[in-house]
Amino acid sequence: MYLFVVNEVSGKGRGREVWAYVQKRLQEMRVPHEAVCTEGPGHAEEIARDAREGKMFKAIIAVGGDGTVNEVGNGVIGSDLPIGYIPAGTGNDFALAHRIPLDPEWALERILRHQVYQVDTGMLKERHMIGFMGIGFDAKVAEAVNMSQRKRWLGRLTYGIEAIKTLKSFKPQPAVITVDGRRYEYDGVWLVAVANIPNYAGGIRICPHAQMNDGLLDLCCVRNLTPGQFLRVFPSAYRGKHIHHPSVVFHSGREITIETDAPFIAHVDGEVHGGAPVTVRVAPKSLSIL
Ligand SMILES: Nc1ncnc2c1ncn2[C@@H]1O[C@H](COP(=O)(O)OP(=O)(O)OP(=O)(O)O)[C@@H](O)[C@H]1O
Repeated sequence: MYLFVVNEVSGKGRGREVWAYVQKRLQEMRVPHEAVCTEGPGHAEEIARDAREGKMFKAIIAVGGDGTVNEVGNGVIGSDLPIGYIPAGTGNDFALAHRIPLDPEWALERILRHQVYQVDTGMLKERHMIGFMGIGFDAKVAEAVNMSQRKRWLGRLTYGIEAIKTLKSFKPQPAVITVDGRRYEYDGVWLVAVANIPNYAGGIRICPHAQMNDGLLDLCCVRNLTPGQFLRVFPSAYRGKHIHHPSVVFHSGREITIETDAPFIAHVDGEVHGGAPVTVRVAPKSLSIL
């Protein structure tokens, strides 16, 4: 029996359409399943945690965006109950990294093949990141994108539009980054991203060398750029070409702490959550994926 956790409001309503299609296909194929629609933030995690304890399901399937994957993942982390994913969000970075088809028909077919593999996650104080987190400019953009009404119509383009708007008001700050006990001090920091998968924010290849099961977290810090220079570097990150820029530095390790003087907000898998100072520790192969 599969449990589907459906965020109908993901992708500004796409979740509802995708679920209607998937439900019809499940009925046609006579696949035993139950479904629960989420009622607000935190609900998907609660449903997944209860399902994990009830031991009735062979997998839990998130229907929604990266935020829904994060919540379902957090509900089952540390158990061997696998999660599957039918993308219905805007960014769908988790789907991109895991090569999960955006077409619900193909995504469902992949789930029903039931091939399980384990991935690392990153443990923060209160929750795990499944794919990525970041502080600074990217968190500000994530906040703006999540509030934007354009998201439904413009999809991933919304990230570019909100990034340009955020550029005008954002003030880079000094940051101290500690990676496995090694301390790095950087001035004029725009953003620090920590990732387990190469892409975030709708396909930006921010940490192109990140691997989801190597026992390490990858970090990218962008600093010491004028807004004009930042604007030129930013598009190159869609192809991972920012790695050659002297203002972009990379680290990888098992435990990463980011401290800033100013109150930088953070996002975890694209949802705004807390802020600096923040510590992320790798939790090797702590999540099973279909
Ligand atoms: N019924 C609901 N009403 C309002 N918000 C909800 C509801 N159910 C879940 N949520 C919240 O919606 C947020 C966004 O979900 P999700 O990330 O899945 O979609 P998205 O933001 O459209 O997609 P993406 O992150 O890929 O752009 C999550 O933080 C989740 O907690």
